[in-house]
Amino acid sequence: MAHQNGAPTTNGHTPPKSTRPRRESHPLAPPFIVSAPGKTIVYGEHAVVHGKAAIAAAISLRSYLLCTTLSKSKRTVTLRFPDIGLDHTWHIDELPWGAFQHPERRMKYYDVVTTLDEKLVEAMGPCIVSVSPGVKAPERRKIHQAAASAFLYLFLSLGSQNSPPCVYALRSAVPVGVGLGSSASVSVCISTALLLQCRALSGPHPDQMSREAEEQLERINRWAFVGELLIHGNPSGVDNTVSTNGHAVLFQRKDYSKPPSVSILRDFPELPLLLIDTNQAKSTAAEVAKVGALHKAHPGVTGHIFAAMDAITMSAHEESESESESESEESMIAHLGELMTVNHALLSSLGVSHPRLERLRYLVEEAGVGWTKLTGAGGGGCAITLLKPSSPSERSSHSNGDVAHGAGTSTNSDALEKLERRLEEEDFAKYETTLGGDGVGVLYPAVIDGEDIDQDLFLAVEGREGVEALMAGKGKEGEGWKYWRP
Ligand SMILES: Nc1ncnc2c1ncn2[C@@H]1O[C@H](COP(=O)(O)OP(=O)(O)OP(=O)(O)O)[C@@H](O)[C@H]1O
Ligand SMILES: C[C@@](O)(CCO)CC(=O)[O-]
Repeated sequence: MAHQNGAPTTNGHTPPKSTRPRRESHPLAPPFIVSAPGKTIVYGEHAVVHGKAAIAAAISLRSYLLCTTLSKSKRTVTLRFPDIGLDHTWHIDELPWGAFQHPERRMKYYDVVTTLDEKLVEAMGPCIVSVSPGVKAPERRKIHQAAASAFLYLFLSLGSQNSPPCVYALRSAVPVGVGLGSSASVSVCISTALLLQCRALSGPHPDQMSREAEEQLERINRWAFVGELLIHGNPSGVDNTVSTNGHAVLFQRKDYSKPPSVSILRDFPELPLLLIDTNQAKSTAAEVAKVGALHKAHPGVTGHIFAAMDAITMSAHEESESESESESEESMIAHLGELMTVNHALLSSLGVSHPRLERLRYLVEEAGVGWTKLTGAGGGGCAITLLKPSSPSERSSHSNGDVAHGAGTSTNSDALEKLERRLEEEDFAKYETTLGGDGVGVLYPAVIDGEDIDQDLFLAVEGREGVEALMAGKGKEGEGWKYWRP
């Protein structure tokens, strides 16, 4: 990898002592791809914004960012984000470098940035207002501008006027804005790509020391949080943390000026989950703001609700870590399921449920197949259903009946099939995914099964399934992809 042996350096700053001296980069780096997973919050959304603990797990649906460096003479940087219909080019020399490079504001790649500099946001305003002038619908414009802002703030913070002209093309298998962390996976991809391009990361390579791999992930995660600040307004950081690290995480940020406390849960049980989309659009920023306003108006009441959610997360954590021989998998799942039911009720009391989510809960309840809660910001979006293990007799009569992934028990498959038909009739969508897995990954150069993945090929494949199929390749699954694995 071209950057791998080079030293991190950016913005003309002297790197800290621990970094190595800079070497000349390859004149025209080959195209490369960065990918990062979406997530599901299993317990504790919203409470986590207010300093309580949450558990989130990566899902197998991922975003992919193809970076194609252009020759120096081009002087442009382009975003091609077809999932949201965004295609925009800025001229590098017309970007507000003066503001971002001002000695009082200039950021270094190793800085811990926990808030946005309003002056810098203002300085890039004209470059954002000019994005998608033809798009009239304000909601669509917001989506475009959020993604463009996240990119541009990081590009201007980490790069310089000498940054390589480049086309950044993004395709994602994570549905946009349904609570599955699409913004976090995009922010992690952008952060990683820009840090790689300014040579502020080492690796990933298979024999990398654990501590060093951890440091790279930490750096990526910090800048991904900045991207989330631009998209969300007031993120806790749990989404970008699980997208960066993969697996599952127990996350808590008590003090926003300090790094959060994060435990990576590598052995989090592979729960048999259904992931259902209400097909009801929502905005994370709006739902978070709504809970914030309720908390301001009734701090005593909401404080107790957040504390109860914290207790739920910690009880689930203890249960999932328990090594008790006497406890069966059935009773562990029942314990975790009951906690989901209570967690949902508390979220509903904060005003972030939606009639479609309640309808879904009713249908699952009626089918008697499991426990359901909203996941992510709520107000629509997705819910997770933890499936009840079937009785031993049901299991033997439906030995091939597993619908969900993970633990080896299967729910009554007739009831499940009936439920799935009903959900389809009522316009709910189901996503096939598994929990856990790797965090951010890099394919450098962008070659799969001996074939160069150029922009035309990358942008031409159809839909989320097409992207996943292209990225997995035909050969050994995931061949060529490298991950930081502490
Ligand atoms: N495939 C994509 N291409 C470009 N931008 C995207 C893509 N997916 C998400 N985004 C950006 O992220 C925003 C969606 O973020 P939002 O937080 O509302 O939803 P989410 O991350 O899916 O849900 P949650 O935060 O509840 O998990 C979009 O408005 C867009 O700016
Ligand atoms: C609603 C929320 O808790 C989760 C969104 O996925 C917001 C956040 O933690 O940033």
